[in-house]
Amino acid sequence: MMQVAPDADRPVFRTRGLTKVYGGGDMAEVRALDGVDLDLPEGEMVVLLGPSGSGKSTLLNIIGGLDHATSGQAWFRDAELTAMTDRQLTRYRRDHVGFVFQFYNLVASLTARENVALVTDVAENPMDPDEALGLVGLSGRMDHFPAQMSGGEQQRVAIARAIAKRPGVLLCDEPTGALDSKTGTAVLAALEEVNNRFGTTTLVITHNAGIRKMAHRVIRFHDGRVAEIIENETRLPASEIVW
Ligand SMILES: Nc1ncnc2c1ncn2[C@@H]1O[C@H](COP(=O)(O)OP(=O)(O)OP(=O)(O)O)[C@@H](O)[C@H]1O
Repeated sequence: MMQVAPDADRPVFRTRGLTKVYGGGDMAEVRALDGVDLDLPEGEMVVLLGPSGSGKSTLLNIIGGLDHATSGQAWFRDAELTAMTDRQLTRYRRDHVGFVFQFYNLVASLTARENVALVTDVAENPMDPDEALGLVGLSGRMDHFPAQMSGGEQQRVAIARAIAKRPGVLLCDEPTGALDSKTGTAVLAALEEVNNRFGTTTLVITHNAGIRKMAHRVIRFHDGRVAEIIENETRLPASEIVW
């Protein structure tokens, strides 16, 4: 299988002084992000670690076009996200971003295939839902309803749905947060497969520190700042990750 190598010279995301402040006035001010400078190369698997409240989700939401910064700048490739209107951000999300959250948000009355088709029906150059489900190892579950699947299988349907529109980036907030190590491994294998096959830049927020071993790059947050960045010289395959 051909793998797409990360391209260190072309950041997919770049932030400068990115800051998000909540509250103020009568409320206590929270600096959820406090001047974050980051360059994330195209094609990498990136793991974001850090204590609860350190700003991981806030960063993901801003670079995913779900939230606005208070100050500073963020770019997706050449496009400045922090200069976009809500309408432009909606379009950016639709065209370029796949999201995976801790809870799968599948439609209970639709089969796995139909859940994925909800997205492929409106995307510009989508995969066939069967292909997307095959990539996450669910060829045998396409006609199952969410209630007939395990948590790990439901999360893999959510990943198939996120990747079926062939997004440039896949942003995952605690994708294994509700899963045990065994079912979580299959979810990680699905993310690894997508990253290897398509070179889709993949950001994974997690509290499971073992997951760091499958990353190209590990970013540790503390108090709204980047505390540490580690580039892994060797990576473990998803099948060997345990927590
Ligand atoms: N809508 C909001 N209003 C006020 N404060 C908020 C809001 N969203 C987040 N915060 C605060 O911003 C800080 C950063 O939150 P964030 O969710 O980014 O952290 P996190 O690292 O993702 O945490 P966790 O690991 O618990 O998900 C926290 O102190 C949080 O309480």
